[in-house]
Amino acid sequence: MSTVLVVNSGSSSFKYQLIDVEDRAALASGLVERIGQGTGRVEHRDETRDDPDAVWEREVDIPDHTAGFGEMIASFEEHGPSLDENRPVAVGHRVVHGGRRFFEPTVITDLVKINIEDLSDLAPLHNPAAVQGIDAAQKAFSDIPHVAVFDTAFHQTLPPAAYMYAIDRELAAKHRIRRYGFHGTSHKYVSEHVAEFLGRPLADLNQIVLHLGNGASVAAIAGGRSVETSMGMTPLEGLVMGSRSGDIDPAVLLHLMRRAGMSADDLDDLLNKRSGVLGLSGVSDMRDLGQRAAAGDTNARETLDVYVHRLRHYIGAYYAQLGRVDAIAFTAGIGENDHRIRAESLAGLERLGISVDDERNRSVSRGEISVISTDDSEVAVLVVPTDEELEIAIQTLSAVG
Ligand SMILES: Nc1ncnc2c1ncn2[C@@H]1O[C@H](COP(=O)(O)OP(=O)(O)O)[C@@H](O)[C@H]1O
Ligand SMILES: CC(=O)OP(=O)(O)O
Ligand SMILES: [Mg+2]
Repeated sequence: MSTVLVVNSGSSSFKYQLIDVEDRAALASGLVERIGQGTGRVEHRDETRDDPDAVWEREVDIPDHTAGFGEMIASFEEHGPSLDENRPVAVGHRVVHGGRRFFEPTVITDLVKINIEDLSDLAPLHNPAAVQGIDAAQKAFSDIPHVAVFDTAFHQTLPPAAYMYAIDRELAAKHRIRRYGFHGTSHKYVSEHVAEFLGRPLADLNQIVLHLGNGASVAAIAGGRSVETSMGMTPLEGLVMGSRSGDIDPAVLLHLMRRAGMSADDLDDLLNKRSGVLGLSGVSDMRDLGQRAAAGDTNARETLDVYVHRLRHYIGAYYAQLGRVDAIAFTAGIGENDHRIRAESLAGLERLGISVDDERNRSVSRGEISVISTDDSEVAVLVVPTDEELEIAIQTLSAVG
């Protein structure tokens, strides 16, 4: 059996899945959160039992990531499945920023770790956490290889016209300023599944993939290669997100520095943590936003309008960049579950060959690929559940041979 443990680390939490890659099945999944923040919380699920109640939660002090891995292993021992019987052959780590150095899943050596750490100023929210997670996981699983799978890797194919910012060339080169793009693992997984589902060669398809989760990004994918994407040097650019602003006139930052006395750290906090849906409406979760809008809250309705407006802006732009679009795919928490956002973002685009079937759009089944376009829509519109963890597990195995 080829079992891989997949770890997605955040600064105060990590998610994990134990995956049987041959069977494409998760054996266990869980979450360790509020690390180093007083009382921590562990949630562990035995996916081998066909029982939605086979989930255990407990609160316990978790001072650091190493302690978190101890809690994870204790959960496996207490609740199963057995890590002895399902020994992982490797640990796969999601690493958000691979810069220009990492284009492939990479076995983690001390040098690789130093390089990931060195990219922290390009992904301050994500890369330091990944290094903490790798350190702790290497202590807990010292006898198997650890592999980094990068969010940026899939976007290595962006052409210069798409990745260059129009600023001073030398300054940009010196400070590694360019578009890198993120959520690549998801964009790759979803675009490949679209081709498989439609029974058409990936090489023949032009696609727009909309990854709409807490973080959100769009990618234009031609023949399986990413040619344009909405996140930039960092995961802040592009769409309106749960708490991130996405696109904004850069002069707004200068204005706030000069007029509101805000520092770089203040602006970082504002744009990453207090903007987007949260900044406009007071809530960051799309379910809460939808409920408020339905109850007549005008700020909530306006927030939805801004969200959809930005999405349509990118769909139109990427349509023009691709010239011809064969498929549009919605994925991640909002893309997979929110039929109103899907309907509003593609409404009135029949002249572009895009026509969504209202009934199909409303009756998408959870966890399955569905076509939501009408039979005569030239562009196939699909909802595709993403599985970044499975994709990371597959790539991890490929790196360890
Ligand atoms: N049934 C639903 N309807 C609308 N939005 C949903 C639904 N379920 C989840 N979401 C939204 O999905 C988002 C989280 O997506 P997810 O892909 O899990 O994000 P992340 O992986 O970045 O944490 C949240 O905004 C949440 O409100
Ligand atoms: C890169 C990124 O934004 O990731 P997430 O959506 O998990 O925050
Ligand atoms: Mg996600």
